[in-house]
Amino acid sequence: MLRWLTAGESHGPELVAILEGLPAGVEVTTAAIDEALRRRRLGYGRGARMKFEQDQVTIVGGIRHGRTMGSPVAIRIGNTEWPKWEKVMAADPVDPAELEGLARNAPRSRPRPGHADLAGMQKYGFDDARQVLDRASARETAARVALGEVARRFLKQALGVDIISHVTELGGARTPSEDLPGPGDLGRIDDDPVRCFDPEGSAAMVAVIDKAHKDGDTLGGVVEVLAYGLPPGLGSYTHWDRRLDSKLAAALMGIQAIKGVAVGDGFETARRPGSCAHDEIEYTTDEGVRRITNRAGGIEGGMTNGEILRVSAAMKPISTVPRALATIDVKTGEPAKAHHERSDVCAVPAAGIVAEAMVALALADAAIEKFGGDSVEEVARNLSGYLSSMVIK
Ligand SMILES: Cc1cc2nc3c(=O)[nH]c(=O)nc-3n(C[C@H](O)[C@H](O)[C@H](O)COP(=O)(O)O)c2cc1C
Ligand SMILES: C=C(O[C@@H]1CC(C(=O)O)=C[C@@H](OP(=O)(O)O)[C@H]1O)C(=O)O
Repeated sequence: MLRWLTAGESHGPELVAILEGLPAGVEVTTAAIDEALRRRRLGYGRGARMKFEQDQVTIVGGIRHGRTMGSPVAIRIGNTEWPKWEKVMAADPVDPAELEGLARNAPRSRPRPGHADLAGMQKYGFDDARQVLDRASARETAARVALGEVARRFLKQALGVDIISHVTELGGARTPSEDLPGPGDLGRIDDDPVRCFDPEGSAAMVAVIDKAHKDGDTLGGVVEVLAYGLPPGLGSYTHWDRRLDSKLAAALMGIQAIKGVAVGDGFETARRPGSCAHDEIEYTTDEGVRRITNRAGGIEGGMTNGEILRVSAAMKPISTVPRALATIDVKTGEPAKAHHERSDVCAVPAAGIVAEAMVALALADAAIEKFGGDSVEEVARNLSGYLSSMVIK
């Protein structure tokens, strides 16, 4: 079993991430995690904070001389903005005189519709949304991307799996093309301002972001994650919580602002007759057993079926809308405009990187469950034994 945990606030000193249960021998360095975090900061439409804040990575456990040791991997990601927040977010009590007049410390009493502010204040009994938003914030996704990079490397080194993502829809603008990008296209996708594989779709997406920015509005969209090279048989139909589709859906829905997950063609499949909804099976001497189409997105019966894994996540528009939405001031109960200082217009391209990380963690867990093994070599050996002993292949 692979377990992962994150801690830390958006404006705290650092985020902390732990990954437990990973085999020994996965090659991973601070530079590799830095690069993964750099990718998460990409994307046209992100706010000012992405420009001035840096992620400071320190690996504090589980890796020696560039290889995992089988012990828990622990990673710290320092917030370079911490000096500005040292008093406001201090763990220990602060003399009230030192907080006096600090604008950052002013209680946030005008909760933003769509953010965690109001429900969080009600649930935990806070009168200041700062206590909620600092943890609800998607700053936390930096910690998941760091762990996801370790999981991704395990999948590549032990199973030869590649995971990529791309933006298929943004603010209603869609990619006109049905072509799937392959692992070799990731550099090109990352170089695109909105991480769209199709230049025409990308131009339309950039235009809707520009318009939303001008209108004081925000946008959502859809990202697709693809995993290449998975063997059949990860996950199981035998019980609901062993199904891989259920685990992938939970992993993706657990990302801030994700409101829908589709496996393969998802809701579109529900609109088709059965004769056009499934993937017919054939045998070729070159490839063995295969599906003629991949509408199921590589999962049948909660198990991988050997085709490309294809899952999508739909992100709602950012809730900190510059043209602020109606709310109340919880101090008085009077109508007010929701709090707004700065925010992303759109973070769909970044959400794709987070989605890759969550898919990598869920798949690494499923692979460890299926193949066991305490080292990368042992997992690879177990995989090879499984593949060579399969009766139908
Ligand atoms: C990468 C990323 C960046 C985000 N940036 C912002 C932001 O700048 N402002 C904002 O209000 N919400 C942002 N969000 C969304 C909020 O974190 C999210 O809406 C909030 O935590 C409430 O959770 P919910 O939308 O799942 O209900 C972002 C989400 C992601 C995944
Ligand atoms: C800091 C990150 O994203 C933040 C996610 C976020 C939110 O409400 O989710 C709100 C914004 O923070 P702030 O309100 O301080 O400007 C984003 O910048 C990050 O992704 O590293």
